[in-house]
This record gives sequence, structure tokens and C-alpha cells, in this order.
Amino acid sequence: MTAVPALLVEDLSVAFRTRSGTVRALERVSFAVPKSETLAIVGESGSGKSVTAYAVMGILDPAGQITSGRAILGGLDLLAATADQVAAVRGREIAMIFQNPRTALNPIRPVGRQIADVLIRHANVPRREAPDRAVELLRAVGITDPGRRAKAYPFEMSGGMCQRVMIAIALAAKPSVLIADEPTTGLDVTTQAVIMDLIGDLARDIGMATIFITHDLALAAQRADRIVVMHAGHVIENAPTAELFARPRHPYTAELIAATPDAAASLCDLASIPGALPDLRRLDLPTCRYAERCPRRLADCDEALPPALAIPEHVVACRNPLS
Ligand SMILES: Nc1ncnc2c1ncn2[C@@H]1O[C@H](COP(=O)(O)OP(=O)(O)OP(=O)(O)O)[C@@H](O)[C@H]1O
Ligand code: NI
Repeated sequence: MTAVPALLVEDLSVAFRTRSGTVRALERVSFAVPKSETLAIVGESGSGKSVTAYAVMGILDPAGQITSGRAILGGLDLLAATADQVAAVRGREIAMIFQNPRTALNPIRPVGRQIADVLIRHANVPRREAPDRAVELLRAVGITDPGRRAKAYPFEMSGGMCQRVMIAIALAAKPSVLIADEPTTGLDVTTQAVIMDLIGDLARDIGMATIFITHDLALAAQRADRIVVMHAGHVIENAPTAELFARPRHPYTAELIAATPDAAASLCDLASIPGALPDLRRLDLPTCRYAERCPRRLADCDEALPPALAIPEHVVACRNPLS
């Protein structure tokens, strides 16, 4: 009945081995991104948003280990695929843009060349045509005088301009999925809106699904069709955006929304949510990682979490959800 999603993440668990113990960063994370839709992943710092993205992209820190899960893209499980298979897909079918475009770009290669590299490698563009196509792409992401700008180095461009270049690189091969990890953090508000519009417009043009990782509930509400809320490495709620705001079912989501009345605050500084994320190295981590902060905790909250698939279209991982 339901169509095949652009990306399906199921049961993803990741642990990092560190000197001070094992960090259980993700536990059984699941979500699906329908084709052409935007899914926001929101959560406090340390909740596991970036680790989820890195695991799917195959760029986890070597200390990180995927201990369970699948990430299905176009019939291929990225987590079980060979390095060659992943290399063939990354940049072509799934691409990522990062918070700090300046460090993600190659500092010693003109930006036009960097875009041309991707076009040759991933979009089957003949080498001769690549430079002109790179200039076209720079124009498409709203860079004025793109012919001249193509010859510039990243340090010669503003942060907003570098992010446009990153977007041009990410979208060069028209991937079916884009992961944008805090793509506008550090940019001024006007540039933020322009960049988000740009990503939205380009996604629409090529029918691309977008995973938008953010601290900013307001931005998520404006831009996403669906919101996944993470807490301490768990997906605790997943619902269509309007539904999530109208009827939050997990006590943590309700706290988040209450703490941000016009949904305008950023989750970066959630001083008003009592407690902190538990230390993910703890050996006695509770089954519900929110239990120790939760005003609705029941005795049986320490038992296994209910399957996070309680209600179709609206997933909540809680034994005592709001109705
Ligand atoms: N290389 C690593 N070694 C050990 N622990 C790590 C490593 N990378 C991430 N972690 C841990 O994994 C957990 C999730 O981190 P992650 O970066 O995904 O959080 P996040 O939700 O993206 O936070 P932020 O909003 O600050 O970017 C954190 O507890 C973090 O300390
Ligand atoms: Ni992050």
C-alpha cells in the first residue's frame, strides 16, 4: 500500500569504544524518508543526529561500530554493502552537506573545479563539458557572476557563498536523497532563509528526499513534512509536522514544544527542560533514556520500551504517552 521510501533506516545501533567506556550513541533508530519529502531530525546536542547521518553515509569515526541495522537506498543496504558499492552510490544517489562548508570544501582547489570533479565522477559528464556545467550549477544556486566565481578558492568566498557551493556539489549528480546536517548554522538569518529556500526549490525540481538535521524547531516546523525527535540515541517520536505540534504524544516532545511557545527557540540551549541527557557510557542506562527526567514516569517504564510503532503515521516510544 505504502510506496517504497527513498531511504529506510531500520534498527540502527552505533557504539563508540573510548578509553572511558563504550558510548551507546544510537540504539535501534528507525525512520523512513518518502520520496520527494523533507524529514527533519531534531534533538538536543548529543542526541545522535549526526551519528545517524554519518553511519548512513559510511563516514563514521573509526572508533564507531555499527552493531545492528539497515539503511536501504534503492534496494541496496548501505550498511552491508561493500566499500565499492557504497562509493558508487555516495555522491550519486545520496549526498550530504555539512554545517561548516568551508572545512568541507577543498581549500586549495577552485570551487568550479570541485564541482566539475563531481560531475565527471558521478554524473557521467564528459571532461570537456564539465567546467561549463559547473558554471551553470553555480548560477543555479544563485551565485552572481558564476564564470568568475568558478575560479575562486573557498577562502575568497563568504560562508553563505561556500554553502551554496556545497549545495551545488551535493546536487551535481541529482541524488535521490540529501542529508543536510545543520546547513545554515553560523549564517545570518537572511542567508539562512535563502539557503533553505534554495535547498527546497532544488529538491522539488529533481524530486529529491531531504533529511534536515537541526536544533531549530521553528525551522523544522516551517520546512519539514515530518519530524523525528531524538533523545539520547533513541527516536522517541516521529509524526507529520502539524500532527506533532498539535498532538505531541511523548512527554519529552511536549516539554520541547512547551519550552518553545512559538517554536522559535533553538534546542541548543534548552535550559527549561529539567535534567540532562544521561551519560551514554553508563552501564545502568535505563531502557527509556528519558525516564530519569520524565514527569510521567511509571513503575513499568523500566521494562522494555514498547515497539516504537504504536500508531500508524505517528510513532511514539513511551509507556505512558499523552493522549
Ligand atoms: N568519535 C566519537 N567518539 C565517542 N563518542 C562519540 C563520537 N562521536 C559522537 N559520539 C557521541 O555520540 C553521541 C551522539 O553524538 P552526535 O554528534 O550524533 O550528536 P548530535 O545530536 O549531532 O549533537 P549536535 O546537535 O551537538 O551536533 C554523543 O554522546 C557523542 O558524544
Ligand atoms: Ni550533530
